[in-house]
Formats: sequence, C-alpha cells, structure tokens
Amino acid sequence: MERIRTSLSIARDPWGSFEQVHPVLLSDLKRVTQTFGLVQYEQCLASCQYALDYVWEKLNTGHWKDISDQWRQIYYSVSYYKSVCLYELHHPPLKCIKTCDMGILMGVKPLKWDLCLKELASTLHKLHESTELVKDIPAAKIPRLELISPSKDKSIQRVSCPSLESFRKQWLSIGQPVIITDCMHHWPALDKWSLAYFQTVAGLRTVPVEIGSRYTDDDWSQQLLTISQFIQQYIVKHQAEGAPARRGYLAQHQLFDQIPELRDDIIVPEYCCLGESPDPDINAWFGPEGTVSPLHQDPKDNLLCQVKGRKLVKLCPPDMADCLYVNEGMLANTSQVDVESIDLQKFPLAAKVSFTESVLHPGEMLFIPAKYWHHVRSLDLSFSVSFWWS
Ligand SMILES: O=C(O)CCC(=O)C(=O)O
Ligand SMILES: [Fe+2]
Repeated sequence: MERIRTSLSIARDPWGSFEQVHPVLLSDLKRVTQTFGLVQYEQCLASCQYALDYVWEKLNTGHWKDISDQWRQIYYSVSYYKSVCLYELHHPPLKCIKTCDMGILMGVKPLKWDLCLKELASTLHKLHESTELVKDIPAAKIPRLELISPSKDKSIQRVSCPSLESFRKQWLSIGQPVIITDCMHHWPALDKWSLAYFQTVAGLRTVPVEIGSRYTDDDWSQQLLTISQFIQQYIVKHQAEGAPARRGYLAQHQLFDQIPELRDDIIVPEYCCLGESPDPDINAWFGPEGTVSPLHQDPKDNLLCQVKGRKLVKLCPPDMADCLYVNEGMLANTSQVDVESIDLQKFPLAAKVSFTESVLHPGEMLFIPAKYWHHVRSLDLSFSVSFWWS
C-alpha cells in the first residue's frame, strides 16, 4: 500500500481548477486533502462522503450529456481519496474496489491529475486473494442444429484471413458483411478466458449489467454488479437451475478501458487500421445462453469478434429501413420488428425483408458495415468483443 500513499502525498493541491464550485463543497474538498495529509483517515472519509453525496445529486440531475465535466472530475478525484481511506481503515476490499469503479464509471479523470483510479483498482484487486472461485462450466454440448443451419444461399459469406487490400476492396468499400476466419489464433483470450480467470483478475470489479431479455422490453433495466455477482447470479445459477425469467447481459461496456489487465488479452484486428481514426471503440459482450440484441444498426463499421461460445446473427442491408418500422426517440436505431417471430399483421412490410444469417463461432470475426441491420442471439455462454471504427 506504500506506493498508493506516496503517490497521493506528492499530488499537488488538486482543487485549484474547481474554484467556481459552491464554497461549502470547496471547503469539503479542501478538508479532504488536509485531513488526508495529516493521516486522519476517518475525518477524510467523512469529508469525501459529503463531497460525493453533493456531486452525486449533480450527476443525477438532467440529461447525462449536459452534465458538466467539472462534476465528473470531482467525483473521480474524491473517489480516489475515499478508496485509499477505506483501505487504510481496513474496510473490506470489495468496498474499496467498488469505490474505484464508481469513480471510473461515473467520473472522468481531471486533465492535470496524475493519479489513476484504474491502476488503484488493479492494485487493490491484486492484493486481494479471491477465495470464492467458481468452477468452470462446459459449453453446451448439444448444438441446436435446427436453429443454426440456415440454407447456404442465405448464409453470410466466410473467408479465411483476407489481405488488408482484398478486405478493403471486396467488403469494406462496398459495405458488404463477411465472416473472417483464422485471424484470431494469436489472441491470448482464446486460451485464457474462463469464469475462474475472470473471477481472479476482476471478480470484485463493478460493471453495468443489462437485466431483461431485450433492451426494447418494458421490464428491461440496468444494475451495477461485481463480475463475481454477475457470474454467480446470471451464469452459474442459470446453468444449474435453467434459464431465469430475466437474463443478465454485460453488454456494450468498455470493459477493457476499465480493466487494463483484460485489454492485454485481446488484439485490435489489423483491418481496423483501414479507418481514419486510430483508436476503435472496444466493447465487451459477456452473457449466458439466450441473450438477444434486437435488430438495430450502429453508425460505425464493426468487427464483432467471438471469443467464447456461439452467436446466431441475422443481417439485412441499410436500405431496408423503410420496411423495419424503426422506433422513434431514444431507440431510433432499433427496429420494432421481432425478427425471430415477425408479426405480419402489425408489420406487413417486414415480409419484404430477406435476412442473411450465420452462426459465429469462437475464433471468428464478423464484419458488420456501418448502418447494416443486425440481430444477435447467443447460443451458449458467450463472450464477444466488438471493435467499432470509422
Ligand atoms: O453481440 C451482441 O449481442 C450485439 C453486438 C452488437 O450489436 C454490436 O457489436 O454492435
Ligand atoms: Fe450493434
């Protein structure tokens, strides 16, 4: 723990750029640093809590996009102090690490601040020996062939590791989907990833989990859970007791930004360098069998890379939008049509849409061009990583 304390003690007064905040909050913030410097962790913790409660109100008022970065920066910084205090006062590791994760998820690192919550969370996690390892669950043994063998002319084209130039010419430039095989064998994740491994590396880390079958359903919600809780409640229990009424899906989360140890297990596909921006958005999709992402489109090109389990993917081109009864408002990228059971009375034009479909297997990556409609169902316990780039 010495390393953490040293780096905090050499931090310059971090509140200089927040002079505009309410004087009560500012004096709380100053008390945080003063008491921390005096090794008065109880007092420091109390001041952290006042400040975090104050800022929490600000973070939960109005639209997220309108929240000033200042509040998120304060939330980030104070979470750092709070986490160290909790650790010094011998609170359970879970509480210290959860404080870091809340700071990472809700906050943003101030520019001039050189302390990193991600590093603190990793350090704390490594200090904690996980004692509750789960046993791994074998992938489902019986492939449900009736579901997963579409006729050949309707299946998505497959190609073995094309050159950059041929990928650009034959698929990228004309916006044509393709499944690329034999390009992921060098990913450490293919061998390393298991439930036990996630528990060891990240079991106590808090992540957002989608609860409910589809994000378009009325009873859909989101919960913050540790990776251990997610595995126990939504994967182990699911396998042992059968599918629960509401599935849990760790979906579209920038897990690899949050937990750098896992980032080392994946490799950005070379094809992403054909875009203009150097850094793709990398998202994790981790869940039990039976998760569904309803038919939707995204604004960027995508390589959806399958690491564990299989996924059934259905695709149709962007120009079918007029037949897809697209939602309005927040879900304006999502069709109202349930493509697994199309209600032709309600959505007659959907009869005109022809889908291509295929099962994506571990070690394969699916190129989904920007705006291409896609529907995804997991057939097993599954982990995919998507790279959105433009
Ligand atoms: O795998 C899924 O459930 C959905 C993936 C997806 O929509 C994406 O990568 O854009
Ligand atoms: Fe998507």
